[in-house]
Amino acid sequence: MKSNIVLIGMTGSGKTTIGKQLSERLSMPFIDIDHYIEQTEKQTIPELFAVSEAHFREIEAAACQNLAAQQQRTVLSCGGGVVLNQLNIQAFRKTGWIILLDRPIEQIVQDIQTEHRPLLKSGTERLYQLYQERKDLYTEAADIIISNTSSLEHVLNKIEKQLPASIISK
Ligand SMILES: Nc1ncnc2c1ncn2[C@@H]1O[C@H](COP(=O)(O)OP(=O)(O)OP(=O)(O)O)[C@@H](O)[C@H]1O
Ligand SMILES: O=C(O)C1=C[C@@H](O)[C@@H](O)[C@H](O)C1
Ligand SMILES: [Mg+2]
Repeated sequence: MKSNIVLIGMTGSGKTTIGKQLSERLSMPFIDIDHYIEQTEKQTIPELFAVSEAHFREIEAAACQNLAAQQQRTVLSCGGGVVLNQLNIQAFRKTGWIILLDRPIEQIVQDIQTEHRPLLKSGTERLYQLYQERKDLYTEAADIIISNTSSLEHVLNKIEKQLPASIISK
């Protein structure tokens, strides 16, 4: 039975913020996969990227596939590039519901601090480029698409309404 909730979306789309609050509402543990990788590798994401992006992606894939197999009734917030590897998505789909947080790039740009996001070091133009490259991958991977354009409270209510009763009623 699928029991995890997996949040995907562009960097800055709200996965960590919304994931934490959703996990509290549903009394489920929360794991931010970027944070999990930093803890288990004892290195920051920028340090892992400094080796190479491929090095980071390999570690990310192992973390995603292990967590998908091991966790139950857990809210998992993914890194923005999780959809680049279909094995990650296949693993998540087996044990959870994949929710895409869809947030306009203009709103993302207003909020994110680029220094903590290695792919955005060169500026926000890269964000538009990444969106073009990934938008189809995000929508194809998602079981549920949620537009994150209103208050956090409103977005959380919308997510709860779309989740299957088996997750909500526990
Ligand atoms: N609905 C919203 N209303 C107000 N602020 C929001 C909303 N959604 C997200 N934010 C803000 O946008 C910023 C980015 O959100 P967050 O860090 O959760 O994104 P993320 O998807 O986890 O990004 P990354 O993939 O880089 O980790 C945060 O400052 C967060 O508070
Ligand atoms: O969009 C991306 O490819 C990334 C997003 C972050 O969450 C991190 O996982 C990392 O910085 C890569
Ligand atoms: Mg995050």
